[in-house]
Amino acid sequence: MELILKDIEKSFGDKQVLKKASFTFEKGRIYGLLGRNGSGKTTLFNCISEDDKQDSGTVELVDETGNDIMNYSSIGYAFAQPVLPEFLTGYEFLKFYIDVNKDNIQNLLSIDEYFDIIKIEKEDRYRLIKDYSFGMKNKIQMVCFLITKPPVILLDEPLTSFDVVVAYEIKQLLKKIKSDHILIFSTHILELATDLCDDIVVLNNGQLELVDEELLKSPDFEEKIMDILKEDSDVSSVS
Ligand SMILES: Nc1ncnc2c1ncn2[C@@H]1O[C@H](COP(=O)(O)OP(=O)(O)OP(=O)(O)O)[C@@H](O)[C@H]1O
Repeated sequence: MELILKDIEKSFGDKQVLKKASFTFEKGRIYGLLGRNGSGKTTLFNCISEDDKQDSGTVELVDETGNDIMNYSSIGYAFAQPVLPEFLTGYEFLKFYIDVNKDNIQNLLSIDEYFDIIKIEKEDRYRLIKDYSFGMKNKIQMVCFLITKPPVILLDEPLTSFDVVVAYEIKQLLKKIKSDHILIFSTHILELATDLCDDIVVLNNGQLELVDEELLKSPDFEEKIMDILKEDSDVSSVS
């Protein structure tokens, strides 16, 4: 399975954010998407998830036989700011989520088993989501992917709100599920990208570029990435 982006263009007014961005993401790999503030990472995710429509270019999800298998449930998108019904308890929300997606779930576990996986304590499961910490809300977003298992998972700066223990747990979880998914996450934390990802893709001047594997291993990797990102003339005045 591959997610194939071809010549994606997106502008807001006269600001051209994506300029024929093309890339092929493969199943079984975790991709770290690096780019400066305002380089267009969220815009790219919105085009992939169809939350926003690109001006031109195509997004295809193709299976092993080359058929486009993209449908409404292909993309799971975890927002940097979790969007959840705050008036429900965590337990009620998961029950609701399972209910509305029941035709699309394989190997369903019990709600408590899902809570166990994301390590939300028993007493917190029946509290209102509005009283959850930011990290707990993020965990609830993550568990939705474990339930419906969308083939493509987009994570917009996912681990920044987690404490070190939770970040470690979520990293292990992502590694465990990666063989069945295409995982792409945007981050500003270089260490996280190198630690967790199989590939690093840079969004620079509106285009996507794979960072050479040799460069990832090189001792002056950090410095070289900085050089690449500093070249982004579109955002150099932003950050
Ligand atoms: N709905 C919109 N209307 C107008 N401009 C927008 C809109 N959405 C994004 N932009 C502009 O597009 C550019 C890219 O924004 P985007 O949020 O995609 O960047 P980003 O790489 O995710 O940034 P950050 O790392 O700061 O989260 C920015 O200049 C932003 O102001």
